[in-house]
Amino acid sequence: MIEIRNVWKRFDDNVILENISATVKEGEFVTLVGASGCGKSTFLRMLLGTDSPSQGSILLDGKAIPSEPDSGRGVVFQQYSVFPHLTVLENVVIARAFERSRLGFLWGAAKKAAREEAADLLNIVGLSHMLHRYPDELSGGMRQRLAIAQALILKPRILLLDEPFGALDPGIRADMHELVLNLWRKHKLTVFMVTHDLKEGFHLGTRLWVFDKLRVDPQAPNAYGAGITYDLPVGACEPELLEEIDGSLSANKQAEEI
Ligand SMILES: Nc1ncnc2c1ncn2[C@@H]1O[C@H](COP(=O)(O)OP(=O)(O)OP(=O)(O)O)[C@@H](O)[C@H]1O
Repeated sequence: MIEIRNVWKRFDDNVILENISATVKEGEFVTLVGASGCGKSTFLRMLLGTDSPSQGSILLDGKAIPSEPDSGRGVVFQQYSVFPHLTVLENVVIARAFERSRLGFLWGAAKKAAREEAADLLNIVGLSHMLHRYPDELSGGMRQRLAIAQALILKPRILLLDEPFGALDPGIRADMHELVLNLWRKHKLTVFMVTHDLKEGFHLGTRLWVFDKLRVDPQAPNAYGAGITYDLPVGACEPELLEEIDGSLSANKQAEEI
């Protein structure tokens, strides 16, 4: 479904990602971990189409990924993408409205259908009792559920999650994990999810990618970018390997903090 062929990403002289190749099949749940700043979000933006590789290509069903985001690829960021002046229901309806018309308006039967569909989705994500509330009346977890409903109303095949639960309390996170796993199964989504939490990556994914630099030149820290240093089918790896990865991620973090 998705083929990543020798992808490089540079910003001026700064090499961020180098020579990434991978194939992802429909229905896989890929979790991405790696040190802060190593290029995980940049990679997601290339899948979304808002950024493009400096070299190499990303193919979706054999064709270059469209250079504009489209409804086939839904995205949820850690910062919520909700409109504060619209109710919960209107926030989901407008996601559909913007897809249909650039002005974000729907009329008549189309509006009624979108409202019904939005209410159904909000029920699925557990917000049916909040339809007419405003985002600032919601908790962090509820706002994240709303952002997920906004992405899902476009019926994406691919869901891109950029640290969607980083700001949530552990209990709420566990609920969100259940929700995402249920949605993934029900809608047969292909998911790419960035997380800082290796355990979360292992719990949710069917496949885990570790982004890290393959080579480092202390004299020229920007000369080399990150690649996928581990590509693991989840469930099939030894606990020692998990510890080794965790150790290398913490070492990178400490090196950055010095
Ligand atoms: N538009 C841009 N122009 C120049 N540099 C950029 C741009 N976008 C990202 N970068 C740089 O690319 C590098 C990778 O950034 P990115 O946000 O992809 O990393 P990340 O792995 O997602 O980090 P984090 O885990 O902290 O979110 C950073 O050094 C960042 O400063």
